[in-house]
Order: sequence, then C-alpha cells, then structure tokens
Amino acid sequence: MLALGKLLDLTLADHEPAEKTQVTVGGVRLRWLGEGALEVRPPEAQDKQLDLLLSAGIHGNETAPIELLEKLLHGIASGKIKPQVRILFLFGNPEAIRRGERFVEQDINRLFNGRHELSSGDEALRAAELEQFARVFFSLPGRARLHYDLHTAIRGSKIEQFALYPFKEGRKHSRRELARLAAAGMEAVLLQSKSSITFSAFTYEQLEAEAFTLELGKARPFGQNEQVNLSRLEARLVQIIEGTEPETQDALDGLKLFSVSREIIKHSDSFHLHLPADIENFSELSKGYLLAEDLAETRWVVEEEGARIIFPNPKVKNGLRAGILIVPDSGQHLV
Ligand SMILES: O=C(O)CCC(=O)N[C@@H](CCC(=O)O)C(=O)O
Ligand SMILES: [Zn+2]
Repeated sequence: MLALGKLLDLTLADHEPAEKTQVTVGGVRLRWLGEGALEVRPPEAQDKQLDLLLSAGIHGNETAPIELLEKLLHGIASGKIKPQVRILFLFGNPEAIRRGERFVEQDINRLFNGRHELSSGDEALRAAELEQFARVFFSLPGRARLHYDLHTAIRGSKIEQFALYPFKEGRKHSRRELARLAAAGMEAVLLQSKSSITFSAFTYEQLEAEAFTLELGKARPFGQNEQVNLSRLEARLVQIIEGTEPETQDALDGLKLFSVSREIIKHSDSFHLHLPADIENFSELSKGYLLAEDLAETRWVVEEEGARIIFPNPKVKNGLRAGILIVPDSGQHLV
C-alpha cells in the first residue's frame, strides 16, 4: 500500500511525509496537502465530475468515523477501491485526535463561517485552515459537490444514525440527497432552519456543496467501536467513490424527518438543564415540561407537540448551544 494512504498513522505521529505525491498502479494520484489532509484524484478519463469531501475527527474523541475514513483510504491506496471521483479526506482536529479528546481549548465545530476570526488559539487557526482546504477543493467549476462530516455523539440515542442538513436562505433541501442518506443507513434527518457555525454549514452555505453532519453512534476510543455499525454507510461511500451508485430513487424509505423548533442557548453559569444525565438523544418531552432555566428568570418550557431533545449538554461554554428542541417535519418543503 502507498505510504500516503496511512493518513491516520501520519496524523497520530504528527509526521510530515517527505514524498507529498504518490500514484497507484491504477493511476490514482494521492497528494498530501498538510496535516490530516489528503487529496485523491482519479485518472482523467475515469473522472465522473463529482468532488467529495469526507471529514472526521472534527471532535478528536469520535474515533469510529476516523477509522472508517482510514479504511477507505487504505482501500484506495492499495488499489482495491478504484475512485472515479475527486476526494478530499480531512481529519479535523489532529491534536485533539492525538489526545483522544473532543477538543483541546475550543470546539472547532463552533468556529466556522467566520467565527474563527473572532477567536484565537490553535483551534481557531485550524478552523481557518480547514475552510481553506475546502474552499480550494470546491473551487473547480461545473462539478457536483458533496460533503459528509462524520461524527459520533456524546450520549446514546433512540435513533442511532442520523444526519443534520444545514440551512441557507433561498435554498431548498434536496429529496434526492435524503434518499441517498436513507440508502446509506441513516434513519432520520434533522432539517436546519437557520444559518450555523459548523463545518458542514460552512461548505453548504458558502461553497455550494450538498453538505451534512452525520451522527453515527456513540463516541468511543480507538479499537472499541464494534457496536458502531457503519457497513451500510461504507458500502454507499464505496459506490459513490467508484461511480457505481445505483440510480437514486426519490423514495425516502421510512426516513424520519425533523425540523428545529428551538436551540437552547446557555447564557450564563446559572444555566440549569432539567434532564437526567443519561438521557438519550431523541427522547420525547411532554408539553409544559420545564426544560431549562438561566439567569434573569429565563425559563425554557416545552410548548411544542411531539417535541424531542438532541445534544443536551449543560457543560458547553456560555453563548453556545446546550441542546436542540426538534419536532417532526412532513417534508413539504423539499425539492
Ligand atoms: O453528542 C453531542 O452532544 C454532540 C455531538 C456532535 O458533535 N454533534 C455535532 C453536530 C453538528 C451540527 O449541528 O451539524 C456538533 O455538536 O458539533
Ligand atoms: Zn462531533
């Protein structure tokens, strides 16, 4: 296998390879762009005009997605997988990956869409660098653009694998992309209704990619991910990469749709979330339930029919999202 295919080993060792470009026997070109960043280019004659960005390790302790990308890369570098699309592999937060922690000083996934400019430190610099890698990668005109940012969650979930679909004013969510996600094993999609500061929101809002955050199970250390079943996602990604994806029907195949009703923002150290510590994502909350309290007698009371909570986390920094209140969505606005 080509040495550049071992991007995780290079990243864990904090090692810059001497040889930056390597070519497989099948003529696939691998190019090391920087720490945790590798571009894959198919031979020109086989190029299907799709640019695919696959990122993982934006949170350093979310190892199952990192292992999946590394497996795909090994397949490409050994000639077993034969790409017909351009791919950019990114490991988001190398230092946090080395430490096995979500982040070192700040959550990178709250530093996109300009936020890194208001901040400082290594993670702000890395967010700017990731934006630049993505901007250059998605700069070729006339090609389809797709970004999957792979994550695992802090807590268990009533719905194990799901996607978050960013929002941009005037742009509609695509039924075809949802069908593709269903075929990749996603059981639900959360349709966002406002601009955000995550990596997938950046590529969706600013680079015109179809972009998603994929939540794939519970975060565990390297080598302990046997409970995270990524076989359907892996199979679909190989099909996309090899250009053998079956014609996607628009059928959503039982995919559950939700939209955001409210984001719960933690404003101060007095913030208190009234949920058990082990509550699972997608737990239902009944109307009238006092969900959270903050200073100045701010109260978050559930008013929505069919409300559920995802990503409850009272430990986030002040000013950040401490949970999302979601409701079922009929899909009537899809295009
Ligand atoms: O489990 C949690 O509380 C967080 C899991 C996680 O990292 N989720 C992403 C979602 C990104 C998005 O909203 O698109 C995150 O919080 O960054
Ligand atoms: Zn994450």
